[in-house]
Amino acid sequence: MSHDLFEAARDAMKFAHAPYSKFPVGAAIRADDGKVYTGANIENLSFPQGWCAEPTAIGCMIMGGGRKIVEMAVIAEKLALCPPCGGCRQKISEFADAGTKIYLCDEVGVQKTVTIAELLPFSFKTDILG
Ligand SMILES: O=c1ccn([C@H]2C[C@H](O)[C@@H](CO)O2)c(=O)[nH]1
Ligand SMILES: [Zn+2]
Repeated sequence: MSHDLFEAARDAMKFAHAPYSKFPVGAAIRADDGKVYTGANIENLSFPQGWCAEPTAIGCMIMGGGRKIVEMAVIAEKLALCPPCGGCRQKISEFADAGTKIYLCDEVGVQKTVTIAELLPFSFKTDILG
């Protein structure tokens, strides 16, 4: 992965609205149109109504004209890595191929690389509907 995706995720994290968890997260997608789309988590006082950084980035990608995730970086401000949660894995899967790489980052850089198939094996895919 080129450094720019890590930096884009780290920059996006600054836009997080996470006053409740105090766990800012940033995500960056390189899409099939060659552009980089970013997102941060956006929480809400009505706790279930907030959402993760990954769907913010996916929404930006779709509205910007991208259709497929080529690669993706995710970073959390705290020291721990932030593997996408279950719901995010399903959302990413909709726009990814099995081998699409997800880079789990910390403040220093990429610490672990996984594919979406590793994160979400035996998944419910769009082609199931025929
Ligand atoms: O994959 C994940 C998991 C969690 N969060 C956010 C949701 C919430 O705002 C905060 C703490 O769970 O982290 C993400 O953005 N992405
Ligand atoms: Zn999530």
